[in-house]
Amino acid sequence: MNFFQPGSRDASAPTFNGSLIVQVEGVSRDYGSGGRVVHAVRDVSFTAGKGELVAIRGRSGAGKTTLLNLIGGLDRPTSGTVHVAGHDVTAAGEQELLLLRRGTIGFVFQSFGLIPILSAAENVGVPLRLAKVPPAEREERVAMLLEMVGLGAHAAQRPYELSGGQQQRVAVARALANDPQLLIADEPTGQLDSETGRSIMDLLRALVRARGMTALVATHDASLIDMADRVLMLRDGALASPDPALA
Ligand SMILES: Nc1ncnc2c1ncn2[C@@H]1O[C@H](COP(=O)(O)OP(=O)(O)OP(=O)(O)O)[C@@H](O)[C@H]1O
Repeated sequence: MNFFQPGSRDASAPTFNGSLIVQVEGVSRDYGSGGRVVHAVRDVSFTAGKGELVAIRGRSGAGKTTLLNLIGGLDRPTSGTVHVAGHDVTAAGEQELLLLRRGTIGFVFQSFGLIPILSAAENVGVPLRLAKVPPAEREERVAMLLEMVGLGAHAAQRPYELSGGQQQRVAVARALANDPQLLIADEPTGQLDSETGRSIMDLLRALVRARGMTALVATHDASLIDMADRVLMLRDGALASPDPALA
């Protein structure tokens, strides 16, 4: 499979309105109860199309992580609905969520989240093992994924033998292993210096373009947002201005 070629994924996979990959409708998430309720996300609605890179900005505590977790099925909203590639994430049972997180949605976190005792290649291979991809195909795809993120020569190194930027590249390769339709990245450059951070954003930008993938990237780094097709600003859990795509 050529990961730079759009259209290589399973043609039977459901799509939502053709090119609408993310649809968030009236989503709220409260934490706590009684007098100590935190309204982490308030009545957020937006859509993201196939091939779009949408940046989600906002200060610390604005609700970026909470919103991404709701879209990725890592958390459930208090109200509202989320669809990803035609799947109602908010109505999905645990088994369907597991499949969504393994196949349809890829995640990249600020902290990289690599398994320390595994090599770069083994880390990238983890989602392929879970998807029961046969060993020969797995090996081929891992090699291609590492090549794609510029780490073909570092396959055997463990995370502690790699720089922060290289570790995040491994994490990006791992997130793309099962050819997701949506990539969710929560502060992917948060632990990197500005130049390395920019190279990671460049990489995400190039992958989104080349593969027609959709990406939601939370960042409070203003210098990175010029890479986005669209910017959503969160303030105290609410969108600062309505999504023009819904107007
Ligand atoms: N599990 C939780 N229980 C209670 N409150 C929470 C929980 N998770 C988040 N919050 C609160 O929800 C609000 C939004 O937090 P969130 O982590 O989504 O913000 P953020 O924009 O991602 O911030 P940062 O940029 O610092 O990561 C904050 O007030 C936070 O304290």
